[in-house]
Formats: sequence, C-alpha cells, structure tokens
Amino acid sequence: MDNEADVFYRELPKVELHAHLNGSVSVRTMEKLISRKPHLNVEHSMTAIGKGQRRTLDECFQVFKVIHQLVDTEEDILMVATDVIREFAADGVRYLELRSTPREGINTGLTKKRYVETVINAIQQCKNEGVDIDVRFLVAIDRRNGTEVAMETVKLAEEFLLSSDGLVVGLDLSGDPKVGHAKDLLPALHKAKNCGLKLSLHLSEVPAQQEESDLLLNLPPDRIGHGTFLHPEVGGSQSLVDKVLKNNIPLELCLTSNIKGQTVPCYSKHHFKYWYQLGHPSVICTDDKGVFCTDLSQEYQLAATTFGLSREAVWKLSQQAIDCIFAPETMKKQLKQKWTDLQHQVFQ
Ligand SMILES: CNc1ncnc2c1ncn2[C@@H]1O[C@H](COP(=O)(O)O)[C@@H](O)[C@H]1O
Ligand SMILES: [Zn+2]
Repeated sequence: MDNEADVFYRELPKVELHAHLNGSVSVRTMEKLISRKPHLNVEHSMTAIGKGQRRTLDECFQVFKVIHQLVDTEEDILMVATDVIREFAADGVRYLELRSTPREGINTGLTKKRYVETVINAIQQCKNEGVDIDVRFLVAIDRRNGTEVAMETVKLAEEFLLSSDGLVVGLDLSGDPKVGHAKDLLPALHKAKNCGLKLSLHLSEVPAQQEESDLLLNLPPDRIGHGTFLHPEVGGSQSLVDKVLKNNIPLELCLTSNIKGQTVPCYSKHHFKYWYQLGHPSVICTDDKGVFCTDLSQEYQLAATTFGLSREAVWKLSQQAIDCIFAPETMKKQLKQKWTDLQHQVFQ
C-alpha cells in the first residue's frame, strides 16, 4: 500500500459498496497466486499501480487481464475472496458489498455458477470464522460481452437471489466504459430490476456518454458507480444531474481510482466536491484496492484532507453510507446500532 492512514480513519467503522473482487487483491495474496503459477511470469508491476504512478484507463484494463490469468480456478477464487474479506475487516469495514464478473474456464472446469457459489462459500467461511464484517454480493456484467451474456448473467443472479439466503442482493454493470453500448444491455437490466435485483451501474466514468447515461438513468438504477462526467462543469448536463437528484440515487465515489486512471486530474478536482456540496448521498469507496494500492481508511483520509472535512463530518459520511446499502432494513438497523456503540471509542 502507498501509505498508512491515521488511527482515526482506521478505527472509523466503514461501509464499502464498490469493490471489484479481482481488483481488490493485495500484494500478499498476489504473491501466493504468482507462486502458484510461475509459468505465467507475472511480476508485481503488472498487477498494481503504485504511489505517484498513473495509467490510462485502457492500461488499467490490461492489468485486469493479467489478474484474471492468475485467478482462474475455484481454489484461487476461494483464496482471493476470503483474503479480500479479511483485509476489508482488518481495515475497519463492517459492511461490504463485493462485486465480481462470473467467468468460466475451458481447461479448469470452472463454470459461472460454480464461480458465484465459490464467492458465496468464501463469505460463509469468513462468517463462520467470526470475522467482524457483514458481506453481500453483486453479480457483475462486463459490458463488453454484449446482450446475450448480460441476459445469462441476470438469470444466474436471479437464481442466487432466491437461493443464497440473502447474500446475493444485486447486479453491477462494469467493464471498459469505451467498449459496447448500454442500449444493448437495457433488456437485461430491466429484467434484473423486475425480479428484485438491486442495480449499481458504472455510469459516465469517461466523458461524452450523456446519451448512454440518460438511458441508464431512466431505469433508474439504485446506485451509480463514479458518475464522473454527469455534471455540466465537466461536459455532462443539468438534466442528467436533475435525474440523479430527483430519484435520490446515491453515488459511489472512488478518489484514487479516478486519479490513477486519469479520468480526474487531481484530488482537489474530484467530483466528490460537487455532489457533497449539494448534500447528495455520496459514498466513499475503493473500486480496486489492490490495483490502485489503497484501502478505505486511506480514501476517507484523502477526502477529509483534500476537502477540509472535520472528524464529525467524516463520521457522518461513513454513517450515512448505511442508508445506501442493498441489504434490507434489518441490516441497516444493526449497523446503525454498531456505529452508535463504537462512537465513543473512535472519538476518544
Ligand atoms: C477502474 N474502473 C473500472 N471501471 C469499470 N470496470 C471496472 C473498473 N475496475 C474494475 N472493473 C471491472 O471489474 C473487473 C475485475 O474484477 P472482477 O473480475 O469482476 O472481480 C474488471 O475486469 C472490470 O470488468
Ligand atoms: Zn468500479
């Protein structure tokens, strides 16, 4: 990791709502994966973007290709998922929504169904071990795979929505934003919504996607990933902003991811400022803590130092994230109680 956050931010109870499983693999886990597959000749520099480094978003997507080669068996997925969950818990995350794109393997016998089952097993294993975190899962659609795969993925997610004891709660739309068009995915997304899956959609992560964002906002989604170019100051439009406000759709904001992926020029220009000033629900998230060498404590600290937030304001930010989770009301209540119980300890 680039730096370590101060004690206050580490002890702050946190909610993480935007974390891609294979983007969240730590250096420690990466070492284990590399030693399992030495023939791939992967070096650490190929799987993470270190301090002060930047890459184009295209280069970031090359990184995921390398990681996917390293994580291609049931055993790998189980290890990666349990490690990632334990790491978030150790960083003070008390509720986590993980997302991942089910993949199948021609040589490994892995199926998409088994992929999802394995992530669910990892969640249950951590629960049984007493790891202090509640975890839910969002099944992800990679937009580059088109209409049919999207529909298949929704069917798979729906199956697990009904059979996973509440662990699968929703659907994510992600992948290289410059590839494919959301209009091809609308039937699948409508179906998902109708069967009760919550929707978190990557939207306006790159410039000049107003038309696509408008289509997606009409669904409307339950949360938005990034939304970097929605507002008029960066080439979006007031009507897009109004749709977000009218439907009160929370934004998942990932500062370091946007800086290192070069869609935002520097921390102080991050759109967190725009939405926070409007008082709109904005949740600080990591996106890919492994690839971008960060953790959620650090992201909270960066937001606080960049935008001059007091400790009380930071506390409120993490507490208000509870209202944006996809798990039902009972979980929100439990988490709110947990926050209240911890408040004294964190501020002492
Ligand atoms: C940097 N901004 C981003 N924008 C869009 N999609 C992203 C992303 N970061 C990650 N992903 C999506 O998550 C996958 C890796 O995790 P999983 O294999 O699904 O667990 C990537 O292949 C991409 O589809
Ligand atoms: Zn993302």
